[in-house]
Formats: sequence, C-alpha cells, structure tokens
Amino acid sequence: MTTTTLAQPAEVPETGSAPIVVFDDVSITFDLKPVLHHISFEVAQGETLIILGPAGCGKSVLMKLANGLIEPDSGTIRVFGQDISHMRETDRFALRKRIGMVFQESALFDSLSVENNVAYRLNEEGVPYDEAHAKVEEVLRFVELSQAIDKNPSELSGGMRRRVSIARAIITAPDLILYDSPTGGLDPITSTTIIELIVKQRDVSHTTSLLITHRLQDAFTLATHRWNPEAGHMEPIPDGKIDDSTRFLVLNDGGIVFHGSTQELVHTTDPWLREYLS
Ligand SMILES: Nc1ncnc2c1ncn2[C@@H]1O[C@H](COP(=O)(O)OP(=O)(O)OP(=O)(O)O)[C@@H](O)[C@H]1O
Repeated sequence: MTTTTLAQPAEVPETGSAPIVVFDDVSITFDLKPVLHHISFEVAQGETLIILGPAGCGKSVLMKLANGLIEPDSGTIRVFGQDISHMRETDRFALRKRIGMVFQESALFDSLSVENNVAYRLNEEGVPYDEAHAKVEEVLRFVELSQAIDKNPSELSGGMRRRVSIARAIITAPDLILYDSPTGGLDPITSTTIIELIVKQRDVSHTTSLLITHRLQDAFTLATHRWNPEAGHMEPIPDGKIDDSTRFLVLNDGGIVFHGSTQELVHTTDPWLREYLS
C-alpha cells in the first residue's frame, strides 16, 4: 500500500468527550419475534466497535437502527448527541450526511462509473465538478484504485468493488463509519487487503466506526495491527500489544453477551463465548 493521506487533519480524539453512539435500553420486534431486546451500549469518539454474533442475531438490524433507517419499538438511540430514533426525516437526513456506510454487497450503482459512484454524495450536494473530481481522485488514491476511476462496477473484482464502496463512504470525511460485513463474500487474501484499508482509515483519520464481521480472523487482525505510514502497509503492533481504540460487542439471542476490550474477550470464562470464539 502507498502512504497517501486524506486532506483532512488526522486528529487524535480527545479523551473524555461525549460518546458518538448511545443505545439506551433499545428493543425491536419483527413479526412478533423479538430481534433485539434491552440493548444498551456506547461507542466513544475514535473507537472502532466490532460487532460479532451468530447469523440472524440482529447485527445488521443494530446497524440500521444506528443509521436511523429503522426505528426501535422502545428505547433511545443517540448519535452525535441527537436522538435519531424519534427524529423528523429531514433532520435524520441531515444527520446521516455525517455518517459513511459500507454495505455488505458494496451496493454500487451499476449504471454509474466508479467516479460517479464515489462522488455520489458530493453530486447530490451540488459540489462543483472540479472540486468533486479532485476529492474523488484523492480518495481513490487512498484506497489504491486510481486506475479504476473511469470503469464501471461490473468491470471490477469483488475486492475492488469493496474499495470503491469505502471510497464512497469516506469522501465526505464522515464523523462515523458503519461497516456492515465489509469482507463478506471475499476470499481470505482479499479480505485481509480490505481489513488493511480499514486499519489505515482508522489510524489515519481516527474515525469512530461500527464494524460487523463474520470472520473472527478479521476482527483480531483489526485489534492486533496498526498502519505504518512510513512503510505504507499494515503491521502487527509490536510486543503483542493490541489497539486500544478497538472494542468488541457480541450479540446472541437478541441480547448482548459481551461488551469490552480485546483482552477481556480473549480471556473470557463465559462457556458460550469460548465455544463461539473457538
Ligand atoms: N425488515 C425486516 N422484517 C422482518 N424481519 C426482519 C427484518 N430485518 C431483519 N429481520 C429479522 O431479524 C433477524 C436479525 O436479522 P439481521 O439481518 O440483523 O441478522 P444478522 O445478525 O445481521 O445476520 P447475518 O449474520 O446472517 O447477516 C433475522 O431473523 C431477520 O430475519
């Protein structure tokens, strides 16, 4: 990977600042089936919260709640200090502009070029072409896909499509990024290149993030690696240390079975968790 950096300054998050995401006693039911019940947790500024759990346990629902795409039946969800669960759609739309979203299947517009996919939000906001184009070039450099600017999504590999999706999410320098299974469907080697990109984004911009993954390997790579800007690649954090800004939330059966640090997770004595992690 190259050492390209985005234009916005890489600010180290202040300690003690207000949490970016707060779930307070949130419950939601679909078709009489409780999917999440009494969920409470917080995500601090600059934190990467990795969300794990068996298929169908409610990870994507939790992500959609955080983005205001669906509303809880009860409880409160605050994002940037604002109650997103009971908000007018116009206000929610404005709030969502501060959130970058990377969907499970990349969710690119097949009829648009890579450039227009990546510039989508800027075009929506009426940003002049030259300015938008310069930003597209900058983020495509960051995700190492400059050569694909004029291509259509159908001409790209799965890993390249995922890079475009990340470029599109970060072009507005969001204050929060939601990654829903960013390596889903990719082979292990390509998955690691996407995780490397997420580590780079985390360590260069310190953007608060929620990340769903089905691959424990990806989760632990995130926790144990850092971006080396001089070398231009990801590397293990020396001395077996872990990234303090990365934390874990594990869901099962509609509830939280674990919320804490990497060390707490690997040293858990909970039988279900030990089995799940093995
Ligand atoms: N809009 C909806 N209408 C009805 N049921 C839904 C809806 N969205 C989600 N569900 C149900 O909620 C449960 C949790 O779904 P969710 O997609 O959040 O699971 P997940 O943990 O992300 O699963 P996976 O790991 O397979 O992606 C599932 O049983 C799903 O069928």
